[in-house]
Amino acid sequence: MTGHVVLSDAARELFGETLPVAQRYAELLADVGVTRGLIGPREVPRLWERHLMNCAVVEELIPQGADVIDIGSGAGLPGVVLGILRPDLSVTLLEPLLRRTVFLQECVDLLELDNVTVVRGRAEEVQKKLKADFVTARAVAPLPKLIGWALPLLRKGGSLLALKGERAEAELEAARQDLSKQRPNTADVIRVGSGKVDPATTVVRVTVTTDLEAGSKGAPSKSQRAPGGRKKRGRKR
Ligand SMILES: C[S@@+](CC[C@H](N)C(=O)[O-])C[C@H]1O[C@@H](n2cnc3c(N)ncnc32)[C@H](O)[C@@H]1O
Repeated sequence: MTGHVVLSDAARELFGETLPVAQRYAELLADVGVTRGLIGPREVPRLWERHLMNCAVVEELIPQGADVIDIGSGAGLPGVVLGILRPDLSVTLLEPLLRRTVFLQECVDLLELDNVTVVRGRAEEVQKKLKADFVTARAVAPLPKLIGWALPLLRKGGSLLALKGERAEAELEAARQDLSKQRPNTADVIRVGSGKVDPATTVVRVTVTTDLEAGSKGAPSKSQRAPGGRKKRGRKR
């Protein structure tokens, strides 16, 4: 459990009134998240700094009311954190592995995240069914592969936000050729959360500048939701 963790002022400030929900999520990660092998036991002491806060600061790149698809959510990073912190967002957690979608759905239910939907699937297989303003991904795939998965999921003006390490600039340069074969786009590397997390979170942002193909739609259908998945409603507090 994370009961012994003394939270930093930065964590309190970052999560504000959503802190109790974030604390409950951290407890779930440290408890069943570890026993079910979704997160390593060595991550428990650094859950806040390295995982929750590192993901939370990405919210400053996402405007009010946006739809977000989190590719390869795993145990919910960054998707669950964004859903907790930003009830205005509509977040879809996209994850192929059943064991993980079961855990994600339990988190959504226990934390009462009515703005978060769990979808079991692979990014490359949902391109005709899901569309969003933002796609997030952390520790999922090398940039060229991620670009190929994410860009077809984005509406015009939407962005892939790929949380990357210190080599982000080099990764982006190496992926320029792959980017040139995709829908027209602009790409840059930005660091977010300076003064809140150390080091700041490095994000490769790729923004598409053309329209969607015809026939795509926003929200997942009922059949795409994980077992027990609920429709979006106003967030209960
Ligand atoms: C290393 S984990 C990272 C999980 C989480 N994003 C994090 O930062 O802790 C990678 C996740 O990507 C998922 N994944 C792998 N291939 C995928 C695909 N094609 N589409 C969607 N998710 C995928 C895996 O099942 C796994 O849960």
